[in-house]
Amino acid sequence: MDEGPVLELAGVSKTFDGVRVLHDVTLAVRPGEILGLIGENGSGKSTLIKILSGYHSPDPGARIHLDAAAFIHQDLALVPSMTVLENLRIARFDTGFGWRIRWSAERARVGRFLTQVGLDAHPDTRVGELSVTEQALVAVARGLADIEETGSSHPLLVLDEPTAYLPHDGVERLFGVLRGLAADGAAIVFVSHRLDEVRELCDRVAVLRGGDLVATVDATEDLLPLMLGRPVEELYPDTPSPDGEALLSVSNLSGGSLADLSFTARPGEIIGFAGLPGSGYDEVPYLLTGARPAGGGRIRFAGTELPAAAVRPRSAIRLGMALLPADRAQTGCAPALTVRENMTLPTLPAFTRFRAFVARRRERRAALEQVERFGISPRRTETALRYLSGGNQQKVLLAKWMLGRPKLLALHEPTQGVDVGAKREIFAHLSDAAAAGAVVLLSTVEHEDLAHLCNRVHVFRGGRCHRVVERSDLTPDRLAEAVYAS
Ligand SMILES: Nc1ncnc2c1ncn2[C@@H]1O[C@H](COP(=O)(O)OP(=O)(O)OP(=O)(O)O)[C@@H](O)[C@H]1O
Repeated sequence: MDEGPVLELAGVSKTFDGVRVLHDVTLAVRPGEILGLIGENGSGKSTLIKILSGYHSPDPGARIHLDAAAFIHQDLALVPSMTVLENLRIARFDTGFGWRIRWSAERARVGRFLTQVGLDAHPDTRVGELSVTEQALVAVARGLADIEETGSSHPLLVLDEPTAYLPHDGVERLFGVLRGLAADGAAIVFVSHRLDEVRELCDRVAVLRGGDLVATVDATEDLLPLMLGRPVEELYPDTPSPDGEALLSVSNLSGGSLADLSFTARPGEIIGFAGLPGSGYDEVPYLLTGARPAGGGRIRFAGTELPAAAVRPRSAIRLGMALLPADRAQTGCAPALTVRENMTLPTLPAFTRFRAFVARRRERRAALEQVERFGISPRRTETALRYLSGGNQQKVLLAKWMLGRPKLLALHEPTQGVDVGAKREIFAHLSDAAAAGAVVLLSTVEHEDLAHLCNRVHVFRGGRCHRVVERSDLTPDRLAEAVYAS
């Protein structure tokens, strides 16, 4: 058996509009190897992967040897309304005599891939009925099926932040499957901002910094300083001390998977919401700001009381509420607009003269100040948002809401896809907003972040808040225990 590298890159560079974002990357991955790919936001990880997948062409002079690869992105790109079989075999059904699809052969083939990823699901099950972990495994199975189609005996699987939406046991299950595939000879590239996971799963780690591959090291090395290229600073700010009367009172809020939630929040409080997928913890930011219709309940906010069902996104903004959704691509931003336009969208009236003309210079100055404050790269306001890396887009969206000095910030996975440096900046901004008297509501699966940032955390199960963990008891382990204990 040929044990040469499954993937070999030499001299891979990429220039966008005269700006070089990848410089002369040389890298090899052998069969059976799990390689981590890490780097700060904008360091070039996605660009490199898009070159491998053929989406971008590299600058002239690059050499790329790659047999057959499957790419599994964070959003998995599955069709939930279709069956597992259809998702795996769409457009390549085996047809027998007379172009009839040979269903039994198809089911047997799909069953083989499901077994390979340890998934005990019937090929006719709709993907939408599976858990998020099972869906991730279906995506891996589809990758294997696609590779087999090419006849390649050396599969390469590239996974780009695949664990973002997975619960803890789901991550373990996925890692078990990946280790098994590597033991059978697959090569795996694992891209993630979660360095603990990279350390746990990978053999070697390639580190990108500013488009340069600065190191390829054993996963046991100290990865963070290598990635940052500067000393590591404390990630979490001090938790602010709340003060005064309640700014927000929520009674019997329900909607989506959430039922009957009541709580109050004082100015300066950072309140966390945690739970397993479907438990309702992630409904709160959307229901409170009218992004999803509430089924019932009342909200009192900054002296205004109204039924939760009456809140609309526009009225929420007027009241001083801001929502940072997790689904940045679909709902959070306008990718074709510039950084400046995205940033000043909710506060545009503040930049208009005579209610008609936009005071461009003032608008530009405000946008540039935010670009500097949030350390957004590139430090330009006139670039279309879609050309920024994922983490930098997230910083633009937070900067946009902070421009309006909201009294309530409702956030869902605000640091998803964000590197540790940017995470630190985002946390500092949240803490500043709280110190200035805002209420910050944070729904996330990142227990470590919740434990360090919040005054208290509401833990959900089956749509209801079943426990509130107060600051004095808040540790990542206690939270995990409250979330996972049955
Ligand atoms: N199509 C494009 N046109 C212009 N610039 C681009 C384009 N795609 C990416 N860039 C720039 O290339 C650089 C690298 O971006 P890339 O998305 O590869 O970073 P990344 O390491 O994946 O970051 P993140 O962790 O935030 O996803 C960034 O400065 C980005 O703005």
